[in-house]
Amino acid sequence: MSASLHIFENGTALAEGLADAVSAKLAAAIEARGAASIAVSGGTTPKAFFQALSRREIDWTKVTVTLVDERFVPPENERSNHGLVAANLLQNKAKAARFLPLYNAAATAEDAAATASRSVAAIGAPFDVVVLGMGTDGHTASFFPRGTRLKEAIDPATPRGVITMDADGAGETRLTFTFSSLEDAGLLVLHIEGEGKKEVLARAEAPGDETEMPIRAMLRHATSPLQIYWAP
Ligand SMILES: O=C1O[C@H](COP(=O)(O)O)[C@@H](O)[C@H](O)[C@H]1O
Repeated sequence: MSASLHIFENGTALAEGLADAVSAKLAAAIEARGAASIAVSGGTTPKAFFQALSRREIDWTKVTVTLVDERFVPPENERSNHGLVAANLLQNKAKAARFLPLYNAAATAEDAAATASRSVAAIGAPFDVVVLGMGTDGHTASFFPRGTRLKEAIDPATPRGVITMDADGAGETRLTFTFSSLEDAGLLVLHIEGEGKKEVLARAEAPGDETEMPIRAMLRHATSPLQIYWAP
């Protein structure tokens, strides 16, 4: 599928512009179906966007928020994506949204992924909005180069759901939605900032193996057009 590039002057304009696009899509879904869903990423990039989105005037009581991926750590852990979303997105107007975590205190990450797959199935598919990030190693979601279950995660034939992933550079064991869960979102966004990430994207757009830069799976095989939001 095709990709479109949306360029903003700076990080603040990027956060506000993306919040406008995302809130408009959520409002349209609420208008059409009485409900809306969004899966967001963690990391350092989305904080300002989360804060901007949290102030948008939509009927948040009808919105379900979940995560594209998560570390197998409780929300109190400083590296938890749940913790990041709770502190920055589930605030202000968006406090009224329903949040479905991927982490749960199961004995193993595999058990946690199975429980998360069951709970998020209630959201329905496809997601109205998915906001992906990208690491400087070309990972997106928790599709890490040399990840233990990378081939399964990015295979379009792997069913929707949450699986585990371990990889050098990932830190903790990860819980991640599979490619098939994310690629057909009503609004599919890649949110990146800085010249370094632009260079990584340019490398990913060149020929090469998807397992070396897993963002290539989204660039090449997503059925929804990928909307790339970027600022220097
Ligand atoms: O590990 C992760 O990193 C990516 C990108 O993070 P950033 O700090 O470079 O913005 C993120 O998309 C993913 O959700 C997260 O788990």
